[in-house]
Amino acid sequence: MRVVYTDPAWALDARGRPDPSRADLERGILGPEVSVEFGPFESGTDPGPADGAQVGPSADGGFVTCGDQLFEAARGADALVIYRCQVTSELVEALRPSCRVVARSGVGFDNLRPDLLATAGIYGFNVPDYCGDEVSTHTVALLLGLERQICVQDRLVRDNRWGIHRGGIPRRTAERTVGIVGFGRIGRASARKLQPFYHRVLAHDPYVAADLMASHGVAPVPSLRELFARSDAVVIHAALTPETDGLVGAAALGAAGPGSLLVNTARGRLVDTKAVLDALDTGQLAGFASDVFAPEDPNASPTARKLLARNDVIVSSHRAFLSAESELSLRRRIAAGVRAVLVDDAPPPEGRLA
Ligand SMILES: NC(=O)c1ccc[n+]([C@@H]2O[C@H](COP(=O)([O-])OP(=O)(O)OC[C@H]3O[C@@H](n4cnc5c(N)ncnc54)[C@H](O)[C@@H]3O)[C@@H](O)[C@H]2O)c1
Ligand SMILES: O=C(O)[C@H](O)COP(=O)(O)O
Repeated sequence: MRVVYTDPAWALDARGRPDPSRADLERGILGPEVSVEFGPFESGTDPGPADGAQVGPSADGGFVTCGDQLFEAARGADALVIYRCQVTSELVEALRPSCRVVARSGVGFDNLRPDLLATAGIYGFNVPDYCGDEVSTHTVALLLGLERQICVQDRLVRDNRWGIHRGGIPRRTAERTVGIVGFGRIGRASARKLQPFYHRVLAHDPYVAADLMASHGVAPVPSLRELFARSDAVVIHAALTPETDGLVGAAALGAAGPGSLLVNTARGRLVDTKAVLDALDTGQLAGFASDVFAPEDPNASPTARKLLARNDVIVSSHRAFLSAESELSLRRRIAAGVRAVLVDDAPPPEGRLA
């Protein structure tokens, strides 16, 4: 049996060179009946295609459409593990009839297309909560970085302008309210970490019961606009779905009080970048920090690139999930899920979506 991993990153050493021994972890879990093949079939994290066959970031938020190399590898594969490549009906056709499972190596499954997999009788699963600690810590770090204007001060000192102040006078976080959009696993972890810093924590999530939020010491807020109106800072942890695409735009930001802060570590497409730029210009937002953009690299978009020129913006490169521990957990759980289907003839033990 063959498992194809589209992302080569796990078979590369720390300097990005191929190191077949890195895949011993997967081989150990999957066992001798299963052969493991790594890409490169995705752009972004791989060293680049030998034949230039890959297609660059798609318009849909940074996931990549995969070229001929992947379709060739997919034919006859028993399992496919994807990272950022987009499942399409063409890819599902290439996977039929041999493939029994497609795994999304991560939490967000906005590129997995469970509907297409279910129709083809292929299991689909993701790995929930392998990085809740990392993403919530990253979120708090970005927010406190904005609150304390860390990056602005860092740049001023490096520019030999010690003691100079830029931007408004910071406010005392212990007297401020923070709002959470999306009260799932990571939203709850962030709430726990934000509570010691902030006076009040609010949350908006139409799919989570108010009493569950209350049991976490968080006040439920029924509408997104009300959340923005009542918060000094908002952090975004909602899943990307057709409903949440562009969720945080001019309407929500227009409800925010002047000088609000916004942090996104969920998915770039949840936020309308143009509306954020307008809100920064008018002062409605005093700061924006983001780990995620659409497309993934903000340098690739003329609108998102404008954010990079601003002192009131902090960015990171979709690394909120990363730690040695989260990576290991992700790899083990992906291999265990694939093994359950291929070797034990059972459904994936967690994260089943199709
Ligand atoms: N930056 C990173 O490295 C990184 C890593 C992991 C996850 N993520 C992203 O973080 C987000 C949260 O992940 P999670 O593990 O907490 O997922 P989760 O599924 O546990 O929680 C997502 C929450 O979003 C809520 N939601 C859905 N529609 C909503 C709406 N209209 N308004 C408000 N809330 C809504 C859901 O009810 C759910 O509670 C996802 O977007 C995921 O893709 C990013
Ligand atoms: O997408 C990524 O870069 C990381 O693997 C995290 O994925 P996730 O955000 O879906 O967990």
